[in-house]
Amino acid sequence: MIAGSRRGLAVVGGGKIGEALLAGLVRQAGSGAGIWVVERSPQRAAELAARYGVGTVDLAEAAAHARVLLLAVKPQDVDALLALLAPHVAADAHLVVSVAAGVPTARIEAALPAGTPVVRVMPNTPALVDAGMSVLSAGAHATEEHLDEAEALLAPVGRVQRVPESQQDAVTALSGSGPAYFFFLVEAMIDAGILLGLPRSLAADLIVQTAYGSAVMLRDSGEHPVQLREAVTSPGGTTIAAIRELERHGVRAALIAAIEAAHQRSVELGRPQD
Ligand SMILES: NC(=O)C1=CN([C@@H]2O[C@H](COP(=O)(O)OP(=O)(O)OC[C@H]3O[C@@H](n4cnc5c(N)ncnc54)[C@H](OP(=O)(O)O)[C@@H]3O)[C@@H](O)[C@H]2O)C=CC1
Ligand SMILES: O=C(O)[C@@H]1CCC=N1
Repeated sequence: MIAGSRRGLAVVGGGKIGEALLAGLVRQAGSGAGIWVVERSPQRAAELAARYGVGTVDLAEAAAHARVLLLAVKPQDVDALLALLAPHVAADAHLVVSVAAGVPTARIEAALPAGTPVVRVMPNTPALVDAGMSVLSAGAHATEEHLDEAEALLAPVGRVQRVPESQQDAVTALSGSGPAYFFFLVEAMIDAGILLGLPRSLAADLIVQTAYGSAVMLRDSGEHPVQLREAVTSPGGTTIAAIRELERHGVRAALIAAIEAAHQRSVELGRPQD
């Protein structure tokens, strides 16, 4: 196959985020539209093929067919994957996109043929519902055109931002892991409803719709979160009683410490493995 005839995308690693991106991209482009998946487990590969109508291939076939190789394996598996992938990569024919938390583009470039363009991306799972946040950084050999190509790939499943790679560990701690923090808060708020004697389904409905409405206000109102919170907080009322407890229990400090810990872990995951 000649370099220029490659098209489409191969998702390497069909786990949680690989599937979220695959699902969104197939929904936008249609199945059979030049999207392939590479999975270590044949059973998982068959499951994804049946669910999304994509072809399952091995690494050599993926590199032979696809222009974009989207690596979605755990950071701990990246080096082993790159060793298997490198013989099949052509620097002038492929764009390698990695979503692995922490892993610097320099580490990926060092394992691939000289000059291979690499774009590091931190997506998040709301890509599943076309409400993702994907943040892109260029490696040493990735041009504006490569960033445009990666952006065009991810824009159908949510918003896209570009940052210098030095900010990617912080981005990972905020928007990469971020959905989990919101799910955790929602889980706790539903538990509070149970404590107050509401049926679980009612408590879940109240909290999920409240989370959704609040997110839309945060995005669309143009107001600062403090202004939005103040508008809910009536003098001598219920909300201020709750806010006092949140402050007393250090919830603000806990969130800051949690996100700092996620950042630290991203930095650790980026260090070369022994
Ligand atoms: N989950 C999330 O919300 C996000 C994750 N990420 C990043 O995405 C990456 C994947 O995370 P996540 O989806 O959660 O992890 P998962 O473990 O769910 O998915 C990784 C998948 O890759 C497979 N795999 C490993 N090595 C290979 C290989 N050589 N060839 C083909 N498939 C392989 C794994 O198989 P097996 O199960 O056999 O190991 C697994 O199915 C990580 O680097 C993470 O940092 C980034 C943003 C958000
Ligand atoms: O938990 C993780 O390591 C990955 C990276 C960002 C979200 N999930």
